[in-house]
Amino acid sequence: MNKPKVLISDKMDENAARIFEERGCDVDVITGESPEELKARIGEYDGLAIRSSTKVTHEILDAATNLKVIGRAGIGVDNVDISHASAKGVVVMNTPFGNSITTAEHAIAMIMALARQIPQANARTQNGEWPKKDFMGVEVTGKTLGLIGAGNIGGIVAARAQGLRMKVIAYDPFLTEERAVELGIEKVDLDTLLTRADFVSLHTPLTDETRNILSRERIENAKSGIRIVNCARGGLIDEAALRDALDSGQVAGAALDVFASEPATTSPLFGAPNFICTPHLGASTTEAQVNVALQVAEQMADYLVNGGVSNALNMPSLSAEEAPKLKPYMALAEKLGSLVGQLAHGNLTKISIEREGAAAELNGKPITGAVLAGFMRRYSDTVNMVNAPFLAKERGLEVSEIRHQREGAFNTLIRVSVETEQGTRSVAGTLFGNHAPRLVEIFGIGIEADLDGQMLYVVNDDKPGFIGRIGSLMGAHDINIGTFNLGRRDAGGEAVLLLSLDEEPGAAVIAEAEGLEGVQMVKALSF
Ligand SMILES: NC(=O)c1ccc[n+]([C@@H]2O[C@H](COP(=O)([O-])OP(=O)(O)OC[C@H]3O[C@@H](n4cnc5c(N)ncnc54)[C@H](O)[C@@H]3O)[C@@H](O)[C@H]2O)c1
Ligand SMILES: O=C(O)[C@H](O)COP(=O)(O)O
Repeated sequence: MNKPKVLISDKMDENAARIFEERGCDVDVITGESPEELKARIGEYDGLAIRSSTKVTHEILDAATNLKVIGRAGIGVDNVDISHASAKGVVVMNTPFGNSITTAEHAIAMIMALARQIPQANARTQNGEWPKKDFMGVEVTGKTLGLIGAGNIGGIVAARAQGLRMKVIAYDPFLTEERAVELGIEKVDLDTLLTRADFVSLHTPLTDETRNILSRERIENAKSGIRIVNCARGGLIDEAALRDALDSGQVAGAALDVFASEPATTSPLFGAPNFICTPHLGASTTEAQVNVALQVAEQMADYLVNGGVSNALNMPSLSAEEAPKLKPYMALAEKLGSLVGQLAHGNLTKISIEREGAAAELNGKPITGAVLAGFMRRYSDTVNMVNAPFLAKERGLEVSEIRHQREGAFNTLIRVSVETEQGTRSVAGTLFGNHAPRLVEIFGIGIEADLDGQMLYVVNDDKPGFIGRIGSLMGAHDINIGTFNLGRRDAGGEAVLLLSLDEEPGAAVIAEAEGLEGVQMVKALSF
């Protein structure tokens, strides 16, 4: 088997390349390329490891014909078109905690630098001015810090600020009262926060709700002399309005690590005496970069080599320990989904996935994903476990998952049912020896078959002589039969036949089979 190939396209700690190699991937480190260069190259790779510089756009994803996973060595993924990645079946993962402490420390450093104007004083002192009388700072002790966003980084900033004896309040619609109590912070609405805070620090992602959250109006109505820190994302603040407020003194100082447009080589804020900034350095410490590089490489290699999924934003988690155990179940689930998708007619709007026995004890999400991947192949041949749930949703397919505690005739079983115009149609399968997927029921008829390669499904009257007739037909067309599996509803009633064939039966063979005495239907299947 070829080794998975990974491209590291942003500057990353060298541990990332080492881990990829140790875990069985080939890795290229090519940073600083233009979007055109990346587009020309990306088709070769199974994995793409990035930070915030590489923009993984719709166009790049369309060119990424082999790509299976994008790993963000860091937190923010606003530089990745996640919805298109999902549609293309590419997993997007990040490292949600590796640089949180570092970034929180940067926010605290910004607060202190603002309070004492350290960068400005430093620049003028080194300029030989000794400007002692020009710098009068403020203490942070006893001041109120307002956090906009109190997740991982906001929570760490809160604890550090409390150590500096600041009072911390927060606006975060998703912050529970319990978590606020745990953090020792007061939960308030945004207007209250802006009228009470002496310092504001932003720690939200950039979303439709948070874009411009510090708008001109909010900045104008905030407490006079407020100081603003943004180490989260550019785009959270109206930069032109902030400049006006810095000039008027409404805002006493602002410290930005991130800008609406990066790299920010120009900005309306540049040159304001009470403005300081850093070039998106929030995560730039040795410790954080080692953390995120190691973590992203481990996660991506786990996925590419073993199928383990962690910290994915568009797929349920599957630990590296679970992955080998789930692998045969996912193979079974995909085959059952594919079988039902190939056999059921019409517009199908409901699918249910039942697990019983040992299968009921497993992580069900990957199994559902695999059933949907198999099933959705009736609509698209580029479907996989990542995009199948999205495509299913897009088509309005209602998916239900049922776990049965009971154990039936098989110690582990997955059943997939769809609602058709003719009623519910279901197929079920088990694992033989805990690893070999085997079909055990088709539309209510017990049968035992491997679902593999080219197959022929025949529904016929259970009458003597039929097996000979179908065997002769295949022989006449020089098609070798690999396996021959039979089942029937009851003696003399409806019977099913599943043949595995060494080659695909063409339309003429199917038509002839349909013409055989006693045949109700014939369908070529492929797995
Ligand atoms: N400057 C840097 O180098 C750097 C480094 C790391 C992270 N970041 C950025 O920092 C931000 C926060 O990271 P995190 O790890 O704390 O993320 P997180 O997901 O743990 O926390 C984000 C918080 O924002 C809250 N939130 C969401 N929508 C909100 C809204 N409309 N109003 C108020 N709060 C809202 C969420 O409830 C959550 O608690 C991210 O944007 C991340 O990309 C920047
Ligand atoms: O979201 C993040 O993790 C930070 O913005 C860090 O970005 P960087 O990896 O480009 O420094």
